[in-house]
Amino acid sequence: MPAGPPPDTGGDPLARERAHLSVSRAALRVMREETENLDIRDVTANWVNAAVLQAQIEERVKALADLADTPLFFGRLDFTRPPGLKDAEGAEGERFYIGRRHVHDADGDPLVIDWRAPVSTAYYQASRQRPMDVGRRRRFGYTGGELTAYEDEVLSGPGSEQSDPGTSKLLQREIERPRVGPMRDIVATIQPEQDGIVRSDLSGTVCVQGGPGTGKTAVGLHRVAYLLYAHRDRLARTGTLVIGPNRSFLSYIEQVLPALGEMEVRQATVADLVAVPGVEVRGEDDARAATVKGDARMAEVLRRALRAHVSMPTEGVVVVRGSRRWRLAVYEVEELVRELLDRDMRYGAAREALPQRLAHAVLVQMERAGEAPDDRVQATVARNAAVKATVNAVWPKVEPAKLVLRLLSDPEFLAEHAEGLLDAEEQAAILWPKPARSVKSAKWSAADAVLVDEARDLVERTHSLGHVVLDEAQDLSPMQYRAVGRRCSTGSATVLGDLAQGTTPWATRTWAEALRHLGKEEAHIEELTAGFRVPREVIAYASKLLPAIAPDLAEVRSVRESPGSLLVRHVAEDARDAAVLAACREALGHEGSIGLIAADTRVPALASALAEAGLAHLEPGTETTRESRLTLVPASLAKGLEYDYVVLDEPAAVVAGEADEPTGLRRLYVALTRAVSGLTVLHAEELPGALAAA
Ligand SMILES: Nc1ncnc2c1ncn2[C@@H]1O[C@H](COP(=O)(O)OP(=O)(O)OP(=O)(O)O)[C@@H](O)[C@H]1O
Repeated sequence: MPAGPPPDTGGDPLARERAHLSVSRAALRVMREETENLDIRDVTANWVNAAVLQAQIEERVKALADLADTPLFFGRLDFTRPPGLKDAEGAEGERFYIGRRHVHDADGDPLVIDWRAPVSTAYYQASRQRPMDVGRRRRFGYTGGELTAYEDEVLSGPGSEQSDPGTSKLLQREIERPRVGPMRDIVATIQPEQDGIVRSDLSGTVCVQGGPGTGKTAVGLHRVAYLLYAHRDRLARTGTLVIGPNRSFLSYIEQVLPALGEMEVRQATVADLVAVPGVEVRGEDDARAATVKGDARMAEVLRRALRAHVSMPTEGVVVVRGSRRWRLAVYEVEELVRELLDRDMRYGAAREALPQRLAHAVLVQMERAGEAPDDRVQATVARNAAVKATVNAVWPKVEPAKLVLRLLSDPEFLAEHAEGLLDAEEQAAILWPKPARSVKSAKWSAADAVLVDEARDLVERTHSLGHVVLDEAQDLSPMQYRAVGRRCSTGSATVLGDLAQGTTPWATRTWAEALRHLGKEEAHIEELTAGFRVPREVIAYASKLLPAIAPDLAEVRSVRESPGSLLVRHVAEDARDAAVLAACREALGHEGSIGLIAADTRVPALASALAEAGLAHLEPGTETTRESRLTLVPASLAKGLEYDYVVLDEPAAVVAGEADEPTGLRRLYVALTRAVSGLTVLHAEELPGALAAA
């Protein structure tokens, strides 16, 4: 059975597409009802299985919901010949509707194909140069859940020469659709260069360099959804994780995966990952201390400090059993300790192995003496008090947080283990001004918590997940990359970032170096060059900063012309706040979200000014609604976010808010690239860097 309606031989194509939509919706309803009515008593009498099954069924019922405002399908492929059966999800037809999920009719024939199915690849990848057996590609446009438009591209056969793809109007409309609420998915319009990354294989790590608004975040999230589809069982076992820079960003992206039917993906910041009870982050480092603490050399300092706890025995072991005494000489114990030290084992695992090794050596003596001890005897000897005492003396238990506490509190201990790694100035920079008395009372900083995580991993191997997506990666320190890397040591990663947007003193300089710290040197690096968010005029303005902040990077190629989208105005200092309010009011005259971005230090004053003017505002991380559309964004939290209209307050203050000028200019570059439809820059001071040149 062909999957869709008969070929277009006349009549109103839109009406026929709508008919297919109704049929598909009805079929989805039936699928849902069938799932709801599944009587699991027929399947299992075991209550544990029943509970698990019931939960799975409920998940499936949820997944089969027909959401009124999410189109069931968004595209159609007409193949010139049936694609290989293997790829066709069992369909023999030549026409496929592509949507968010698979829908089939009563006979099991597909009405809508999941966007992640192999046959859907052509929807995203086929071009006139490489038609992939596609004659026509149709994209659908919806207005409020109604199918209202379509756009055709003839990729092969008659008419293909005249068909000029250009920038799809539907794509343009989709990008410019006013933003309310959290980030939305892009399944309907994933572009070929993005799709290549989304569908790349689970086994390899991909690193994506892309300028502002090139879709890195979107691509990372769609890749997770794709991998979960293609490797569902494996990833259900091993787990997936999305890492973002802060809570506001995570709340902004949190709806994308559930909207794609994926409810089980954990989202966290690096700070969340390394958090442990008892090590409460209450302190802050200055830039110098944080930089040294984040340096990869710290891993070696920790390793040395930990191994220094192992000492060679000064006496042998005497095990008394009944009337007999068994002795291990000092040199025998030493040999066993050295053997464990030479092996690539975690400290804790080696500590657990040592009593067994000692017991085994005792057993060998027993056998030599004609006894026939079994495994139980070995276990008993391993628990013997003398053996335990030896283990505690030569391989003592180490608490990771205490180890770090000592390094940061005790100059001599630090000097001993940092020798040849950190110079005196670096050591002085990381020592706490006031030594801490206990783990509980110490004022741990974010960088300290990462050190504790490293120490923990040296003691006990960190659990690795199947796949990790790391967004805004350019801001991570080498030690943070290591923390992320051990969480995917046996899995793979998608690393997303933009070297021009690095705003930490330790920001990544090259991806090769970052990947080395992550432990994924073999990763391939991809580049996204087309910009979807920022209109051409605005990106050209922001890109004036590139020679100063990232000379090797090219300007993003915006897919959208939007004349009049940029307004830069000089105002007198005493008129600045009033001008900001006026710009916000004007922006509120448009549909969609508005971000007022300002230096962190300017935020309190602007918050009061907004309140006095009766303009309600939100904080980043709070969802915009049709009623509440204005967010006051401290520049330090703007990364990764976007608004239909942005008002940028005093660029010079944004730059001055950072430790040095290059970092300040990068922060400004981030702030300048958040707008989808319009950017208004208001300044009383001189514009920073290359923006000053007219
Ligand atoms: N193929 C696409 N179709 C429609 N919209 C897209 C597409 N790719 C990206 N976008 C939209 O462009 C905007 C920017 O995407 P995204 O936030 O993923 O970019 P980014 O590269 O992570 O940006 P930044 O570097 O600023 O964090 C989002 O609104 C996203 O939905």
